[in-house]
Amino acid sequence: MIRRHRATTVAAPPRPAAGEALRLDGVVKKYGSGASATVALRGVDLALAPGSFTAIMGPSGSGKSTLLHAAAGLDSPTSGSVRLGGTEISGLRSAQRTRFRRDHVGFVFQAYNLLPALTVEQNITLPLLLARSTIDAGWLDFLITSVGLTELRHRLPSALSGGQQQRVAIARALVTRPHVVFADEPTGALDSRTGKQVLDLLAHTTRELDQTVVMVTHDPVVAAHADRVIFLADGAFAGHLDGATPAQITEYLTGLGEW
Ligand SMILES: Nc1ncnc2c1ncn2[C@@H]1O[C@H](COP(=O)(O)OP(=O)(O)OP(=O)(O)O)[C@@H](O)[C@H]1O
Repeated sequence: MIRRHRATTVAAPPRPAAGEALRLDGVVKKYGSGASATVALRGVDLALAPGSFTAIMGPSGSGKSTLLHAAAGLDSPTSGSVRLGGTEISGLRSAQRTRFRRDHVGFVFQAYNLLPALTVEQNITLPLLLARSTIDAGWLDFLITSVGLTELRHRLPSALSGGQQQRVAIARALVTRPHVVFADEPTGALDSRTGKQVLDLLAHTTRELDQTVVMVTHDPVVAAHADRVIFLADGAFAGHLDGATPAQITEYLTGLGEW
């Protein structure tokens, strides 16, 4: 798992072995019941290799957020299977799912969600404290250096730019060596130059740390940073593009309808 980890002096906490980082089989999500029921996902299948960087796109209401929530264990599907790092999570009870998520899933949101009273370093190590895991100082130093925050590690979030705050959020998402990092519009609040730096950092984590990243975005320029773009339409898989340009992604989306 860490064979491409170039800082050989750093012992990154191992991620449990997994053939597939994420696998969805026949995932259905229905909201409500009877005549007013909405079927947000209609049997979605998906398999992601460790170290892959995937963007999820589709018209508004196509089920992107629902898919992210089901895949990350934030919500359970109505039927179907979700396996994260080889563990079936769709059958877990809520408290077990919460524990699994805390220990094995990373999140990056548009709004950063840092704790204002904690320093950069304290924000990054918070998931380890919550999981009652020990902090590997070498791994922490490596992460902080990787995201370019060495000089800022003792600052509070209020003394950071938006891009720097998102770097903290990325390091925090990576610190437990999760099976998958889920990013929801991670550059939505950033200007395009800073956004590109954040996307380059996410891509870097997939290559250098074998980290699997799944990102939901509305922006074809953002999605073009991923290795693969998966399209949803009306709650169903609607195709994919590998190594696509923003123009190719835009053309594909336009073919799916309003977005
Ligand atoms: N809590 C809910 N209760 C009822 N219906 C819901 C709920 N959440 C989502 N839906 C419906 O499920 C469908 C998919 O919604 P979802 O938010 O996953 O789409 P999306 O692709 O993320 O949309 P957007 O791009 O606009 O954020 C929509 O028809 C939506 O109205």
